Amino acid sequence: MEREVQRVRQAFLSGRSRSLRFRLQQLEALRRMVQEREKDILAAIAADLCKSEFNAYSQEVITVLGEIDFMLENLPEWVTAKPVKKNLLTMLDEAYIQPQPLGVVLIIGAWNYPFVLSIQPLIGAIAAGNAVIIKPSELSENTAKIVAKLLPQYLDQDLYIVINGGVEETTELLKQRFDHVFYTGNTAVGKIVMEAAAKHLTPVTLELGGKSPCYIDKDCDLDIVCRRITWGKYMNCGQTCIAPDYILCEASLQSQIVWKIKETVKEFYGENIKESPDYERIINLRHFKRILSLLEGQKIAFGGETDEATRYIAPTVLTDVDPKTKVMQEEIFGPILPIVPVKNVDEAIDFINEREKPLALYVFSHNHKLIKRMIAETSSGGVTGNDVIMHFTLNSLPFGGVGSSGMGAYHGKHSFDTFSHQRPCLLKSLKREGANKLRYPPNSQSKVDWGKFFLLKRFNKEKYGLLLLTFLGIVAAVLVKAGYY
Ligand SMILES: NC(=O)c1ccc[n+]([C@@H]2O[C@H](COP(=O)([O-])OP(=O)(O)OC[C@H]3O[C@@H](n4cnc5c(N)ncnc54)[C@H](O)[C@@H]3O)[C@@H](O)[C@H]2O)c1
Ligand SMILES: CCCCCCC=O
Repeated sequence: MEREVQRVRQAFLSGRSRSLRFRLQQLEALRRMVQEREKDILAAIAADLCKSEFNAYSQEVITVLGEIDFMLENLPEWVTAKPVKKNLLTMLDEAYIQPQPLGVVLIIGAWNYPFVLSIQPLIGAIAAGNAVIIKPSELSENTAKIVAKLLPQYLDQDLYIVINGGVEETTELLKQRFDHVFYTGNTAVGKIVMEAAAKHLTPVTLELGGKSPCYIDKDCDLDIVCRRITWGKYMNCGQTCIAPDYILCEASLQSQIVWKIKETVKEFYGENIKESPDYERIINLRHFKRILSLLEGQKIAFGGETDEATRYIAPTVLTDVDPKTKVMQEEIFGPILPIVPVKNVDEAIDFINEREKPLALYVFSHNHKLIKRMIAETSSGGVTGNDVIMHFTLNSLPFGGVGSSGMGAYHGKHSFDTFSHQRPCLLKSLKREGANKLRYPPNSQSKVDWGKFFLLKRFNKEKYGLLLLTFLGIVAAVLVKAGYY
């Protein structure tokens, strides 16, 4: 492992990942890989999650292609140094921010969207000029294998490598020194990753999970609300980090919501859900059993059918759920939707604030003020009002968690920033030493006063009076002439 990381570091130190031309070439090669090997990629995702090609394409491949296009279009502008404002002391100098690569980045992917969750961060890391080691999730082993097979056929083989393996290999990998670790997965492992990174003072981005609430106000169109929730909840069989985890609403709405979600499930997946190409399966037996255990003692309003042999769990809704029960204590990450009745929006806000900060928050209402209030009085990684999931798809929005749902963010320019160091640069001349004398010892009250003037734009009127005003006038005239104002 150590040798592998060393090899990647040597490649980074060669400097070839840094030029804009090289980054664009690699991103174009990655796009070619996705386009030319689309069938292999879709087949691998299908084998891991029992997902149709249409679903795999629209949930994973489109996002990757969109992200690459966005980078190719904007990278030339992002990599250029950005001049910054100057003060009186530096007005004749050059001051700018130069984004630079961090070095060797470790990306640890998760299994639930196994392609996009490894490749989208890779795109950001390449765009920012880094070398990358990807560790895909071992639970989605087909996608892990295809990524390891295809990447070296299209990308620089020393700068971007894939290491496959489970906990043992990841643990070994995490002992190495990286310049950034980007982890997607559960919160418990997030702590392990952060602890390992801390030993080298390596910064981390943690894309974690949590219980994302969904508040439904009584002032809304329940047909539309339930269709949108059904789509976001049962997509990928509930195994989506930002799936609505549970519903909060007034008790009187419960039966209508149940009925409308039931009807929508029929509309989406047909009478025989097991036969629907659009309905996925649970990733493995451990997760299947974990999800089943969440049903114990619950009132199942509809759904609840399971088949262990195929790891099938039907779209399920639970009503009158007691917040103290197990289903409300952990992230569900499966097709079970509890409804927890609350008296009103105040109680919903308290309910959310009494718990860990979620990755996403959803609120449905015709009342725009109520939506804004929810946003103002709660905290979550991201929010979509009157819909679910969709904030993930807009790459001008940073995607990430807060508190126990994660730290840092990515997508689009936010990925570029995550994998870059914003290096502040101030270039002075070796001339004009006169002005510098002000900061050299021995110090004095008059030097402090000049310091105040230059840096705080404050001056002692009584003491310097006319002299200072005259000087200010001259400085202002020079600045205007030099085009600074
Ligand atoms: N915020 C996001 O973008 C996002 C996306 C997907 C999933 N998630 C969250 O991830 C969770 C589901 O994923 P998961 O954790 O089951 O995925 P997982 O089991 O695939 O684990 C994620 C990664 O962690 C590694 N790993 C597991 N145990 C480890 C250990 N002990 N030490 C070091 N590395 C270890 C795995 O090899 C894998 O690469 C959910 O909580 C979900 O909400 C978040
Ligand atoms: C539409 C794709 C959603 C991907 C969400 C990633 C987290 O699980």
